[in-house]
Parts: sequence; structure tokens; C-alpha cells
Amino acid sequence: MAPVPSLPIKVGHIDDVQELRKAKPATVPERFIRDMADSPKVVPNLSSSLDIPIIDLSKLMKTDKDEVMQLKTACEEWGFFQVLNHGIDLNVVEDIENVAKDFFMLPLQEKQKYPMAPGTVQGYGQAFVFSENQKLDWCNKFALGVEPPCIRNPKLWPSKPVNFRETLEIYSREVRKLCKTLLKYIAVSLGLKGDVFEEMFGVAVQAVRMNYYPPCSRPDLVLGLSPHSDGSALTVLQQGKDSSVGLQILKGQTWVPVQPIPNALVINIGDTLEVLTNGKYKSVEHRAVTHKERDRLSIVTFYAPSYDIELGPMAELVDEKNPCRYRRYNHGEYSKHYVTNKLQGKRTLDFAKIQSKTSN
Ligand SMILES: COC(=O)C(/C=C/C1=C(C)CCCC1(C)C)=C/O[C@H]1C=C(C)C(=O)O1
Ligand SMILES: O=C(O)CCC(=O)C(=O)O
Ligand SMILES: [Fe+2]
Repeated sequence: MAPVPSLPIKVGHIDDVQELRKAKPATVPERFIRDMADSPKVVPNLSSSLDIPIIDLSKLMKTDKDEVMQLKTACEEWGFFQVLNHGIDLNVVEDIENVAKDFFMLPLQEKQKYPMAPGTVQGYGQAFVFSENQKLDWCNKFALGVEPPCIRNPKLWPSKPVNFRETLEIYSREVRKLCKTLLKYIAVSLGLKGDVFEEMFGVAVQAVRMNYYPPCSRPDLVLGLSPHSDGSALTVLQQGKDSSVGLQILKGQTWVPVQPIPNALVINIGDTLEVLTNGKYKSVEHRAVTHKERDRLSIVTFYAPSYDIELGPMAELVDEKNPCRYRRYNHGEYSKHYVTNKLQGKRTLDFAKIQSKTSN
């Protein structure tokens, strides 16, 4: 069962940001304006020494030891990397980008046939809004559960553009294969058997979220997407070809922009892998910012274990030096917790943390 909350939620009036952009109001509505005073600083775009690691999947698949080592370092030190030679046909990558863009460019009335009801995560709209005074993201989102079939809501799969459904099916199949392959080498990089995650996950849950960020007259005042870590095991993020730079990850006390690389996909470790690895590989907080003149599109796949499974740190990764940092829980429970709370940095994972004086 997909975790769909049924709380009576009052979220107030929510402006559609693409419509707002068209109307060009003199000022940005108050509900989008954030207090950035305490926000960490941003590294300048040109500082290449702080680029996230790049992993070549074709080398990993030959079990190239150096590449496995690079993967380990990427997961330990960044929680993010870009993957080259990912094996997904570039036409498939291009097609999903086109249908996503075509969907967002439809008239509002058409998109509103697939509404994201307040407090739920599937459909078109603003996600993770639970109160009238919560700040809103400068972003339109369209999210769908994909696998297993029981999490799908077929009424939310759009009939326009006509090739949307078929394209999403093909894309999702390819991304699923990629996730399985990446998890195999992530296991190898931890010194574990390659099939450990595949065996443990059961029929994995897969969901897609398309994010469209129109330009904003005051990017300094708003956020495209609130800071959060992903609840998944692994996330695959495709940045639109002509999109502005917008994704930023928190490294230490600094937001580091992720420079799009042509034909690469961005991969990040989600909360579930953080728990399974007892914090050796961490899910890293990230956010998206907007641009004054340019729009941005991202297509994000969340890949996670079946809701049925119980999980906690793997015994191989717990010892005297690395005491157990997370409790055991049911993944369905965590999914429910995740989707019924606003995006709040890494706070959502407190659900699983064993609080100790030394834990961070
Ligand atoms: C920012 O994260 C999300 O939007 C998100 C939502 C995923 C989901 C759907 C869009 C529909 C089906 C349910 C599901 C919760 C998977 C993140 O997904 C993460 C969060 C958890 C937990 C997870 O398993 O994937
Ligand atoms: O648009 C982006 O780059 C970030 C998207 C993201 O983090 C998410 O959808 O979870
Ligand atoms: Fe994310």
C-alpha cells in the first residue's frame, strides 16, 4: 500500500508558480519569501575544486578497483556523484525530458486534472505542504508512484502529452536497472556481497518526481526546493539539458552547486542507505535555487526497499568502533513518516536515530 495520509489538512491558497511568472507581479508573494539570514553560504560556481565526484559506470562494471575506490570515497565524503556511461540510451533520456517539459507547458486547467491532494505526494502541485503558514517552494512538481503496481494511482497518469505514459514506463525500466547495478557496486565498495541489497529489498518501490522551476524575479528571496535529504535508498536525478544550475548540496557549512555534465546522471545516497550502512554512507542535505531569467527541469527517481521490509544497520557495519546509530524499523512506517512531514533538512531521519551524547 502506498502511504497516503488522510489527515484534515488546511494549506490555504497556493499560487501556481508558472501562472505567477506569467502574471509578473511587482513583488514576490509573501508566502514564497524565506528568511535567508542564517542560511549557509554558497560556493561560487567557478570553484571546480568543489565539484562532486564523477563515476564511470563502464569501469565499475569491469570491477575496476580504482573506480570502486572512487565510488567508496564519493559515498563516504559526498553522498552524491555524477555517473557517466550509465547505459541508458540517450534517446530515452531525451524523451523523458521532452514529455516532462511538454506536461509542464500544458494549460493549468489540463494539469489540474491530476491534482496532488493536500498532504499526499502523488500528482501535480506543491508537495509537502501541511499548514497555512508554511513557506512555499518556487517550483511545480508532478510525482507518480511507479513500482510495484500497487503504489500506482492510474488516474494521475496523464493522457497528455500522448506519449507520456509509454515514455515513463520505458524510462523507469531503464532507471530501475541502473539502480540495481549501482547498488551492486555500492555493496562491493563496502566489502559486502554484490547482491546483498537486491536480496534484502524485495520488490523495490520506485517513484518519479518531475520538478519545474520557472524563472523568478527575486531568486535571492525564494527557494526552488526546500532543503531535505531523500528518504529513498538511492536517488537518480536527471537535470534538463538547457536548464540553469540549481541543485546545491550542503558540504560542511557551505552550499555547493552541482554543475550539470552533458549526458551524466546525478546519483545520491538516501536515508535508507545511511541507516543500512550505519552512517558510513550518508544521505546529504540538498536544495534547489532558481534563476532570474532561466527555467529549470529535473526528473528524479526514488528507489527504495519494499514497504514490507524491516531494516536497520547491517551487522557487518556495526562494531565497537562503530556502535549502532539507528534502530530497526519497518520501511513502510518510515515512508509514511517521510511523506507526512514537511521537508526539513535531515531532521526527518531523527525517526530512526538512536540519540546518544556523541551522535551527530
Ligand atoms: C522528496 O521526496 C519525495 O517526493 C518522495 C516521494 C516518493 C513517493 C511517491 C512520489 C509516491 C509513492 C510513495 C513514495 C513515498 C515512494 C520520496 O521518496 C522517498 C521517501 C521515502 C521514504 C522513500 O522510500 O522514497
Ligand atoms: O531539482 C533538483 O535538482 C533537486 C530535486 C530533488 O532534490 C528532489 O526532487 O528530491
Ligand atoms: Fe532530493
